Amino acid sequence: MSRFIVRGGQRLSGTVKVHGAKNSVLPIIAASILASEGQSIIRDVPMLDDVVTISKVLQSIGVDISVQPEQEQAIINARYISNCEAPYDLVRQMRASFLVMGPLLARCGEARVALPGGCAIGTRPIDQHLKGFEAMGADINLGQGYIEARTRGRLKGAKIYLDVASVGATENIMMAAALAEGTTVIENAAKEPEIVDLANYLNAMGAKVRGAGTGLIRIEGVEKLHGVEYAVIPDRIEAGTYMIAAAITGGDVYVEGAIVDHLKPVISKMQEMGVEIRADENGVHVLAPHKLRAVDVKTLPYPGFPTDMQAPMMALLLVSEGTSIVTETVFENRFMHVAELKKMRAEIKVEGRSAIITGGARLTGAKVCATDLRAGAALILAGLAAEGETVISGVHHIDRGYVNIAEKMQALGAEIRRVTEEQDAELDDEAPALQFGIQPTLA
Ligand SMILES: CC(=O)N[C@H]1[C@@H](OP(=O)(O)OP(=O)(O)OC[C@H]2O[C@@H](n3ccc(=O)[nH]c3=O)[C@H](O)[C@@H]2O)O[C@H](CO)[C@@H](O)[C@@H]1O
Ligand SMILES: C=C(OP(=O)(O)O)C(=O)O
Repeated sequence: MSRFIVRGGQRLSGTVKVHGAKNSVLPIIAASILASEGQSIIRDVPMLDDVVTISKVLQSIGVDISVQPEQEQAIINARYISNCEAPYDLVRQMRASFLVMGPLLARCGEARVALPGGCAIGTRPIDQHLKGFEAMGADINLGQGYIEARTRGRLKGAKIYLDVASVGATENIMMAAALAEGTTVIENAAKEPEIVDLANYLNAMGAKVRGAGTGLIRIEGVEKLHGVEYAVIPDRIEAGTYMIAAAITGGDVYVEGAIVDHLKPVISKMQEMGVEIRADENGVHVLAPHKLRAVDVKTLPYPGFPTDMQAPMMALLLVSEGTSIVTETVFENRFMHVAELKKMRAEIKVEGRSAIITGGARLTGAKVCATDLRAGAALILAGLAAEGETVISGVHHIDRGYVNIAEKMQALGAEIRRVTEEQDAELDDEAPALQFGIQPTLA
């Protein structure tokens, strides 16, 4: 297994370009299953491990998909589907694989998808997805760890009120409803930018989706959808992570491609902390102040502060002046990074769903483990501000959501290296300063 080694203390400066959004490209690739005619060309595809996983899911059902890393695109032809099962081995690697359920059910009248199960950040049930499919006339069964759904004829449009404004349930139902008979109305729908991106893609394929981005989405089912060419939106969480990297190192960084509208809650909190943020039509310029002020943060569904930015934000609050309270309301167990940050001398106390952070920490490097994707990002960020060397394991989590994070940070002046297990063993015997003489290796 690879590790990241970060040597803190460098001020980041320069320009970093944001890749396409992971949370858009995954449902968009799943939605391409709905096209019984033509091929889809998806552009600005981030070359992430999750993209490889969803591609394997599509291949396993007989869809012709070719991912082209150089062109950052995926070409998908879903005219023929050979089976309707998404196997456990793939679904367990990535919960978003469950997003093929809606498209498969709508396209084939049946689907068998492994139950995704819980993960480090929470139990993450799928009851709202299933409630939607049932309301549209599907029979649902759980057998041998698989959800089996079947419908006689086409799915039927229905009125569905979501108990929680779930991103995944909104997407899955929206995709199923696109080919249903009649109109589906989703109430208390999630409003995230990635929902709007998926709706735009579906509409370009010939669907009739209205109201995406509001709490009420209306989908008039159509008989057929076709492939199209489509570019996914930039990743607002990746953008936010680089904005924090600039702020935590006292830096001066232009984050190219960041969409200000998608980042309002993050920008607003960073401004409250004293960070100067200048936006233009191509991105945001982040200028760190001499001192950062503590602020309280509460995660909420969009347009509230994103849960995916909670751990990175916590890293920034560690170096601010004063006490901050971070409250996580979206996932019930998303403080796994706290124990790891404490190894770096962070002062954090967790009380229920809140973490109380004593700012002004003099962070020191340590051996830490990324327990999930954004926990990993937070450890890299803390490592950039820490004295000495931080060695981060559990890198596969980080690779799920960040393209070339070490290389992108290096280009801004950070001292960060990815090393393989073998290199790591050799390096144990060497002086730490020598470690940054090694060429970066992508394991
Ligand atoms: C691939 C992707 O897009 N992932 C994002 C998506 O995850 P995901 O779509 O899984 O997140 P949801 O919006 O569904 O989950 C939000 C909350 O609703 C609960 N819930 C969800 C579904 C359900 O049927 N029943 C239920 O109770 C979850 O346990 C969680 O507490 O949105 C999350 C919330 O913004 C982000 O953190 C993830 O990065
Ligand atoms: C929780 C996340 O993703 P996923 O839903 O794919 O686990 C995330 O992107 O932070």
